[in-house]
Amino acid sequence: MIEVKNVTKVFNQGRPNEMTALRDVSFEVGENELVILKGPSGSGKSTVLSLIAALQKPTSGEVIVEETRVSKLPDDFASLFRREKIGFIFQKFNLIPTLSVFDNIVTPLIPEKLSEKELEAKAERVMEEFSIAHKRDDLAKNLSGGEQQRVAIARALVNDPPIILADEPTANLDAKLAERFLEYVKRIKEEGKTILIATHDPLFFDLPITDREITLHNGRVV
Ligand SMILES: Nc1ncnc2c1ncn2[C@@H]1O[C@H](COP(=O)(O)OP(=O)(O)OP(=O)(O)O)[C@@H](O)[C@H]1O
Repeated sequence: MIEVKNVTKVFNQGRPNEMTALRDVSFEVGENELVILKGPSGSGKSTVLSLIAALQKPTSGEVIVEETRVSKLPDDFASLFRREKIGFIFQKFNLIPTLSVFDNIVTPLIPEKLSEKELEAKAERVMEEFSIAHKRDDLAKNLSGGEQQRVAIARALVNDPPIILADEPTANLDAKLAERFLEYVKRIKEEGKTILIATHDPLFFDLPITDREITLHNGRVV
């Protein structure tokens, strides 16, 4: 369960370039729900995701994820929380271009000090599931957009986190690959994940599998 309670986020507070990105935003995402966060560019969608992932702190208000008050977490605990609970699919994938597909995917597992065999098994599972196993030794920089996206999804899921946050996941994809991503979302939901997708891609609007759509405009829920 994700609870966003009366969250306001002000960037550069007290400076001439002060910017209120979110104003008194409240909503909930229940366990195993798929929620679509809509709104035009600049409306605050990425900021919401980063607050839920404890990558930033709200200026006021609270964010509670599975009973953890993430808006108050010290940084050390925030990275631990992310590792255990959150799979984040970044808008620009954030792969390490000079590492192979396999090495990118196992990055989140490094702190867990798993044996080589355990590492292999976990990576193999997600590489197979997202049809990228045949590229395991290719460098990320040599992959197509759709392949990079599959690696980003595999990396977000390799830890088997209960919550998936996706930021404009289809922004760089053609229509066919976007459809395929939607198939992945359906599968992940069937696996029991809680999913929040920030997007302005109409492909995600009014889907039968969606539990709720939330629209942001100028940092407010409308
Ligand atoms: N670190 C930051 N410093 C200053 N302003 C920021 C920062 N991050 C975001 N903003 C501003 O906050 C507002 C909301 O940004 P955000 O990235 O959350 O919007 P978005 O809805 O995700 O947009 P897009 O769809 O284009 O990704 C924007 O005006 C942006 O310029």
